[in-house]
Formats: sequence, C-alpha cells, structure tokens
Amino acid sequence: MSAFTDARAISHAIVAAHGLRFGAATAAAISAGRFSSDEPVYRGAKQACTALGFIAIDAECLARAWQAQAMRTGAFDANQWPETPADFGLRAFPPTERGDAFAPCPERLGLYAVLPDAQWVGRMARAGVPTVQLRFKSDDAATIEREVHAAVDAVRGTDALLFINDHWQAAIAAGAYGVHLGQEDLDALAPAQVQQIRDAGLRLGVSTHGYAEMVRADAVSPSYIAMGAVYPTTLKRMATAPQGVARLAAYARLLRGYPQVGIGGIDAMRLPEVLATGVGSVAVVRALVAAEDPETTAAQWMAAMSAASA
Ligand SMILES: Cc1ncc(COP(=O)(O)OP(=O)(O)O)c(N)n1
Ligand SMILES: Cc1nc(C(=O)O)sc1CCOP(=O)(O)O
Ligand SMILES: [Mg+2]
Repeated sequence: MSAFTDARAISHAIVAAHGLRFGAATAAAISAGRFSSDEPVYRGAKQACTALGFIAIDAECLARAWQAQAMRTGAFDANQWPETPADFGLRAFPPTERGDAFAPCPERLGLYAVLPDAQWVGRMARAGVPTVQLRFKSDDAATIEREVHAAVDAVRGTDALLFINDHWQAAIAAGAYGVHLGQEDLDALAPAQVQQIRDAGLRLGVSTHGYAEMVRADAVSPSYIAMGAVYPTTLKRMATAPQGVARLAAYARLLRGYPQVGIGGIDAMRLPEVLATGVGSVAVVRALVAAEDPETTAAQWMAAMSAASA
C-alpha cells in the first residue's frame, strides 16, 4: 500500500485497469464532487469511478468500498474491482439466514414476464413462463383490487410465481406469491408497512439502478434484487442512464448468492450476453408483449435460458 499514497496515481491506475470495459470519459478534468474522507485510496477511487461514468452516489459507494478493500487486504490492487459484500458494508448473503429476511424465492427465477394486466398474466402463465408480474398502473383502489385478484386467479393451476408491482396491500389481500417495489415505492413505506409484507409471508423484489440502490435494497433483506435498466428502454422514462452489460456483470458478482434479475431493453439478440453475467433471471415487457407470437417467443427464451444454465 505504501506505493499508493498518491490519489492521482491511484485514480489513473483504476481507470487504466477498467476503462476499457466500463468506458472511460475522455475529459481531462472531471470533477469528483465532494470528498468525504482524505484517504488517498478513497479519493483516487472516487475520481476514477466518476471518470468511469458512475453517478455521484455510486462513485461515493464504490470509493468507500475500494478504501475498505485496501484496509482489509493491506494492499491497493487496481485490478481488483470491489466485489466483496463486507467492503460495501453489506451483511453476508444469502439474506435467508438473517432475522429480517423476506420469504425466499428460487435463486434462478428464469424468464420473468412483466405484464400490463391480468389477462396477459394468465396467458404467459399458461405458456409456462416461470415468473410473472402484474404491472398494472392505476390510481383507483377498486380497479386495482379487481385486477390483482384476477391475476391471482389467472395463475391458479399453473406453476407460475406471481409478483404484484406497487400494490402491496392488494397483493397481501389477494394472497399473491410476492410484491415488487421500486426505490421510491420502498421510500414511501414506513418500516411497519415493510414489516407487514414480511409478516404476510410474501416475497419481496426490489428495483435497483446502481451500487447505492443495491445497498439500500439489501438493507431490507429482500427475496430478490432487480438490476436495470441494462439497455435503453422505451417502456418508461428512466432517471438513470442504461447500466450496460459490464456493470451488470460487476453487480452480479457483488450480489452472488442473491436471486438476481436483469431488466430493461433486453431482446433476443442481447439475451446471451445478459445470461453470461450469471443473473438467474431476465425480466422483459416488450420482448413478449410486442412479439408476433408471444407463446412461441416465450418457449424460445425459456429454452435458451435452460441451455445457458445447464
Ligand atoms: C423485475 C422488475 N424490475 C424492476 C421493475 C421496476 O419497478 P419500479 O422501479 O417500481 O418501476 P415501475 O415498474 O413501478 O414503473 C419492475 N417492475 N420489475
Ligand atoms: C419496468 C422497467 N423497470 C426498469 C428498471 O430498470 O427498473 S426497466 C423497465 C422496462 C422494461 O421493459 P422492456 O423489457 O420492454 O425494456
Ligand atoms: Mg413501482
């Protein structure tokens, strides 16, 4: 570590080692914003991660992990991208061992169809898709309740695991398999409401869009963590830039042991490189809903995923 007391040299070494896969910004002077510590490894890593295109909260999270890794190993190694949960302040995985864990789900959720209504949920469940989600956007409580119940009814008699997006109270009332919540959804809940979902025995999936959100998600010990958007998507407006497959692979290594889901802009051409990252599940909307023959497309994707995990 003695050779690495110079933050500038540390920053250059990290960018040289990882610029190719993450894509280094070319601007000579990129501001890393505020520094929360004077440690050279932390400062150099924050500068480097900013130059590698990570948003401020993720550059901060990564820089602290680089610093923790150097302290833990007694050396700074620019080639060793942080991927040890403890360096990010995370508890050991899988979360099922923890007292606050949500009910577990399979580590490999396989093809995960995110669908706009109960009719689509039933259709994809009957096509053999192993994991389905009702992503029904409405502000009307009675309409939501009806659609959630219809989705639960629609998967009956199939093996599909049904997650309900957003509408956690209706999901509990209808006896769904699980709930999927985004970061803002989670922020809007009081701890007692999160506990209500846990106590009801429903599984919880949480959306993440980078390292800081992964740390936030892990704090509630969810059943799975979704990572996106891997590629650009036209389905909804995203607050963050697409992550790309190199970052997805780094996230998957950090979260190994967690059921992981990749989402956002995944199509048949991109499927192999997404599967190569090791994520056990690929979630899609348009690839199925906009397909000419959704049943055949689902069968092809399921076969490709089985072959990749064999
Ligand atoms: C599997 C999966 N991953 C991510 C999302 C996105 O959820 P969220 O951030 O809550 O955004 P909306 O879907 O509610 O717009 C998801 N639905 N499913
Ligand atoms: C609903 C959703 N959530 C995302 C996230 O990154 O959190 S990406 C996404 C859209 C996925 O749709 P498609 O497969 O059609 O791109
Ligand atoms: Mg949501």
